[in-house]
Amino acid sequence: MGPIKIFDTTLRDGEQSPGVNLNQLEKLEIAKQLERFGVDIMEAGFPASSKGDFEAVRNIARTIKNVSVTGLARAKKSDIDIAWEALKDADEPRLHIFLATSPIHMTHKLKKTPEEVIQTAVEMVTYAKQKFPHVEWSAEDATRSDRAFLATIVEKVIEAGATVVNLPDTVGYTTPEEYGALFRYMRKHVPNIDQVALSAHCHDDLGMAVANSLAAVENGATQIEGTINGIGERAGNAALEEFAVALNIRQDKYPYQTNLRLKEIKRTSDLVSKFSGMAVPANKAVVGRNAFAHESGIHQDGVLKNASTYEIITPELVGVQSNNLVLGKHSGRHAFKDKIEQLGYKLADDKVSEAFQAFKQLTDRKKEVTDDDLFTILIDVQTNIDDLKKYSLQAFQVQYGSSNMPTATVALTTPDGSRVETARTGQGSVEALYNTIEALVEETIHLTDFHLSSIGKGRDALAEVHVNMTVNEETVSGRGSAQDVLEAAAHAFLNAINRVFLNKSTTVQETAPL
Ligand SMILES: CC(=O)SCCNC(=O)CCNC(=O)[C@H](O)C(C)(C)COP(=O)(O)OP(=O)(O)OC[C@H]1O[C@@H](n2cnc3c(N)ncnc32)[C@H](O)[C@@H]1OP(=O)(O)O
Ligand SMILES: CC(C)C(=O)C(=O)O
Repeated sequence: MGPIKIFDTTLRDGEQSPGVNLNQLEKLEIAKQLERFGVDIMEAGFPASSKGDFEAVRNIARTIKNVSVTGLARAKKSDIDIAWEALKDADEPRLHIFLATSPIHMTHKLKKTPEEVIQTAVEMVTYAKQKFPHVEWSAEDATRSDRAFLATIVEKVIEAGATVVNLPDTVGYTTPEEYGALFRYMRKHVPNIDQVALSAHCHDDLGMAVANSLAAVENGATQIEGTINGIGERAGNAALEEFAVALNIRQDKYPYQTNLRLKEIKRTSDLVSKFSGMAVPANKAVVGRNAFAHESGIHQDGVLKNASTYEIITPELVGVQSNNLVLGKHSGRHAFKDKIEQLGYKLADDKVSEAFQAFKQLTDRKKEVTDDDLFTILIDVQTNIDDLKKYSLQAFQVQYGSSNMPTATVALTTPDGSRVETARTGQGSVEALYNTIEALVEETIHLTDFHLSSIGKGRDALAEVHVNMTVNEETVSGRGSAQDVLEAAAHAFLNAINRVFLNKSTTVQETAPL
């Protein structure tokens, strides 16, 4: 048997996490990193769901050449047609069609009889197969479906041309023992099952997504679906980094291979966390900040005597560098370029210059520039929307004292290039700043979430702010980093406002049937 195929759905199911809203440049950066990580298939979005998703899938399908790119579609001709427009330029266009098979979903959601569901599934797979060489068919809510019915519909969609069959645990309901038994059942009762790849897709509602995925491979699954950091609808999906490291560390129990490069795990996780605004909990397996930290005396004593006493995974295995101190104030352009190549980035010359400038500015203010800082600079440069910016920050000042009202003064450049300036108060410094920016822009803004974190450690660590808000009733998120917390907050707020204009300026081309 060949390696287990890894199907990443960070950009589709992962983006279904409440509050996550990735723009096209961010999606493309994540896609490039998933390619470096070595996933076999990436689900880049659901093209029929929005213009933004359509554009993102098309862009990724045209750019990513070493990973098979797919998009999701309902069992509807119009969804399939739109997906084809988005994916037709991929090297080997691949479609993912889903249709629910559980009594609950068929009765209450689809309002179809089981016979109608079989007929629709067969018709849509047949239709899709006229365009796409690879068609994955998912039996949504498979784990709450009748097994005999599931075996019948699976046999028929394979006859209709499906090349992959997925049995999702859509609501995270199943247990490892039950899920393993489902895969054994399918292998035994579907006569043509060996003609397709058999896939598992697990959700983490009961905290068993990775355990269930492992049970699936032990019982005949040849493809595993999941996301980076386990992000996704509700409690999320199986975390691919946890699945991959479990296979690696417990080869004795799971003698399966994947094409993943484990050393890329940390960077992939950092990138997804940064863009999605979903911080990785410190105690999360494999990528959490504490995953390799030893706090208690007995553990520290053991690790000093022999690391294997308390460490089953080495930080190096997943790309966590123990000493990530890098360039400083006196470093020049060559060393800088060399370092960013070591970090795996290939930037055009103008972007290298932009990143070098940002790096030099930082060295004036910060003693030690770490890999984390550089990483932040590089992805800011790669995804900056300056050319399309509607508003940009010229200057700001905030006056704060424990006994007076915080007051902010802000100067912005507006889209027509003019400079506007005003002052407002607020209950706190950030509110004063945001009230002032809001008074200067013409948009209607409602802030729904604000999250502050530090990049790296120490008093001079960079601050990073994520915001979620609605701008003119459109839901957007924004990100900003700076050494000062208020400056990072101002950048994040403006970044979110400006994304509305980015979304507007990247409309679907005439060819797209939307
Ligand atoms: C398990 C999963 O993760 S599935 C993927 C979930 N992802 C998303 O929903 C992405 C975001 N979704 C959207 O943007 C929207 O829901 C859209 C654009 C896809 C559809 O929007 P709308 O046309 O307004 O429909 P709405 O979402 O309200 O309802 C879904 C409709 O699709 C139907 N439907 C649901 N699943 C399927 C399916 N697999 N095949 C065919 N029809 C389906 C529902 O029965 C309902 O139909 P009805 O209008 O006849 O009752
Ligand atoms: C579309 C399918 C695979 C899905 O996301 C689920 O069932 O959870």
